[in-house]
Amino acid sequence: MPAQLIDGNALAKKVRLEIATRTAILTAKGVKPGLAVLLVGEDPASQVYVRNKVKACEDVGMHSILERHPADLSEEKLLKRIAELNQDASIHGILVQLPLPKHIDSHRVIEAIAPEKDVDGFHVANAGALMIGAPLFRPCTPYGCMKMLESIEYPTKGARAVIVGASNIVGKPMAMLLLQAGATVTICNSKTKDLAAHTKEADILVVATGRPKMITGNMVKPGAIVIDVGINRLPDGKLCGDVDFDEVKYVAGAITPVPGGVGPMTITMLLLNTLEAAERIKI
Ligand SMILES: Nc1nc(=O)c2c([nH]1)NC[C@@H]1CN(c3ccc(C(=O)N[C@@H](CCC(=O)O)C(=O)O)cc3)C=[N+]21
Repeated sequence: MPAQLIDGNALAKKVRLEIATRTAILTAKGVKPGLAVLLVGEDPASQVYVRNKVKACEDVGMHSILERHPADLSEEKLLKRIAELNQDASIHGILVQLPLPKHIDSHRVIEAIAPEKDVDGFHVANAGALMIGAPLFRPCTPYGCMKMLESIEYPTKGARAVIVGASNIVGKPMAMLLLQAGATVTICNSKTKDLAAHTKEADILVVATGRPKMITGNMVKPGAIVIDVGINRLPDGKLCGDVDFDEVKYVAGAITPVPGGVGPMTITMLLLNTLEAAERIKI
């Protein structure tokens, strides 16, 4: 395979070792980093993700609590629980698994999390801080993508970066991080005309659309770095990304796989954000 494979599992393992060391040091000083994960409803994929997050905490020596609430939990009760966790000194990070059931206003819920415990980085205060170049928490998925670029020592300054997908949780914060790293950034969305004309210009191509295998080999500049944020389950049960890996691997200079790419790094950056939240506590 000509393209270099950016192995998310291997990089995650390396970063988690550093996190485990810092966690042990902080714990010895009397602050054990703690993450609360709140899940509302029984979505099977979400069940798997939240279990993975809590297990990842245990593996690096952090405290974690996983709360499963029934799908019909009222918004009021959820807000009340968040208010309690905001006051809980053993909890430094609060993650409410998205998506939430339709009767709950997820914007209101995210805004109820204390910004200094918002380890997802989704609160408007944190989105704003990121936008002015003074982030408190970088959203985990874009942060993980930046770590992957760093791992191959890719020179982002002056590079042309194209992001496909303009969501608040991936595309927009990704653009801010790349901009801050000196890249020239284009954000494409579902209305973009002649998408391939944009993607073919990219030195760094980040794809987060939720459309399986939509980026084909002829849409990629030879030698480009391709980061695939998509995690799609195919009818046969297999996972695939938003990039047609089997084609693009012959065009790209480096590429992330799915699974084993951005996903494990997302969880790792959640751990790092939780650790940093705990390290900010004055002792
Ligand atoms: N408040 C909130 N924060 C999130 O960060 C958040 C969320 N809600 N809702 C759902 C999405 C999804 N997400 C994933 C993270 C890691 C993998 C991951 O590690 N995936 C493995 C494969 C796992 C499998 O086999 O299913 C991989 O790509 O190798 C997947 C998905 C975080 N999310």
